[in-house]
Amino acid sequence: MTEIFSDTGFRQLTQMFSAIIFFHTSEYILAIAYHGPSRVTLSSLLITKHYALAMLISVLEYLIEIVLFPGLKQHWWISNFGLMMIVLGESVRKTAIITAGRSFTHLIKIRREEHHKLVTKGVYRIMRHPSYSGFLVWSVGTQVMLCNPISAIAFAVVVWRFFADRIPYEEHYLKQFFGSQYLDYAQKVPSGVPFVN
Ligand SMILES: C[S@@+](CC[C@H](N)C(=O)[O-])C[C@H]1O[C@@H](n2cnc3c(N)ncnc32)[C@H](O)[C@@H]1O
Repeated sequence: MTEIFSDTGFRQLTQMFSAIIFFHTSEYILAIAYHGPSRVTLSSLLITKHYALAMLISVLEYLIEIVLFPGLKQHWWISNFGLMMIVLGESVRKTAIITAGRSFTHLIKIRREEHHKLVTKGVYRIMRHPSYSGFLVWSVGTQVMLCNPISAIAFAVVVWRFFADRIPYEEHYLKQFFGSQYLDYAQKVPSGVPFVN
């Protein structure tokens, strides 16, 4: 049990909670900045029941493993690589939100609003779904940083599947809104999520 309160446990759990708090508060603040407080609800914190459960299970995995297999958490090059994934994923996602501005909404729009413009500049020139790609890297990074083998694989599979379903749905409406402009864009620029066209 003392391993939980060791330098390793303290550092990795502090990094985990800091990453989570920074991610969710910055999502909320940016949503308010671009859409105004009256149009933003607590759902912009992006904390769903399933997500909270997944994070809780990952912390349980960490606590069990640090007690039973403390050596597993001492692979610092893996843990530091995970920390780099967190920073990279967060940076890509927030760059996407700032680049898209008011066109970026947490809920997928099924009706076009007047201010909604197709964004193809900046990070959207490199990939069509930078915020999803960033979240995938960020979420798997949290588990790599904790040296959590089970949750790292589970997060990669579940988050990838979530975006593999969401992207065709979102693009169905983007094609309706922007027609050939979106089709041309989609032909030239990859999705940014591995194995999703
Ligand atoms: C949660 S945001 C995700 C945006 C994008 N998929 C990404 O990963 O950066 C979803 C909203 O962004 C809008 N959207 C997605 N790509 C866009 C683009 N290239 N230009 C303008 N709006 C876009 C969609 O219509 C949807 O309402």
